[in-house]
Amino acid sequence: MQNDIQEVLYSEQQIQDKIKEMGEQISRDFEGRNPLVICVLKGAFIFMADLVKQITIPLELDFMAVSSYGASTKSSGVVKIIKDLDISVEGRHILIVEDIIDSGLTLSYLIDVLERRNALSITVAALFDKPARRSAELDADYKGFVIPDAFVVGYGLDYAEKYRNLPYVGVLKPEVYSQ
Ligand SMILES: O=P(O)(O)OC[C@H]1O[C@H](OP(=O)(O)OP(=O)(O)O)[C@H](O)[C@@H]1O
Ligand code: HPA
Ligand SMILES: [Mg+2]
Repeated sequence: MQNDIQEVLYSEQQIQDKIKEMGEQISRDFEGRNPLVICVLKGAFIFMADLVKQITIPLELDFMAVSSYGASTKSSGVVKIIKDLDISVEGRHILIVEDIIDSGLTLSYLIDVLERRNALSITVAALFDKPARRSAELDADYKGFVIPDAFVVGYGLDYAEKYRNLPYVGVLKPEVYSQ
C-alpha cells in the first residue's frame, strides 16, 4: 500500500492538530444550537470520528452514504444516495462533515436535498479542499487544508475502495490508476 504513494501531503499529527483547531472553532460557533452533525460516508468516516471528539458542546449525529466516483479518479457527475439519514433535518442546524470538496457536485447535491427538507441552517466542515477541479460554486465554512490538483488517498479517502486505512494523506502514483 505504501509503495503506491508518491508523496505524503499531511501526516497523522498535522491532520490531528488541524482537526483540534476546527473542533474548537465549531464548539464556539454552535454553542446552544444542538447541531445535527452529518457524516458523508464513506470518505468522511475517520474525519467525523476525530472531529466530534474535539467538539465540546452537545450534538447529535447521523450518517448518509453517497457516491459518485466508483473506481475512477473523476466524478461520474451523478450523485447517488446509498444510505439516507435516520434523523429528520427539519428545523435543525446542520453541520455537514465531508472529507474532500473536489468538483463540488456531491456537496451541492447534498445541500439542495437538505434545503428541500427544510433544514434551519446548513454549514459545511471539509478537511480537504481541491479548488482546481471545482465545477459547482461553493466553499466550506470550516476548511482543513487546501490541496493541489492531484488524486489523494488515505485517512478515509479511497481509490477504488483501497487506501482508506492509511493514517496520513498522500498523492497516489499516477501509474496506479492509469494502468
Ligand atoms: O466534490 P466532489 O467531486 O463531488 O468529490 C467529493 C466527494 O467524492 C468522494 O466520495 P465518493 O463518491 O468517492 O464516495 P466515497 O466517500 O464512498 O469514497 C468524497 O468522499 C466526497 O464525498
Ligand atoms: N481522492 C479520493 N477521493 C476523492 C478525491 C480524491 O482526490 N476527490 C474526490 N473524491
Ligand atoms: Mg471515493
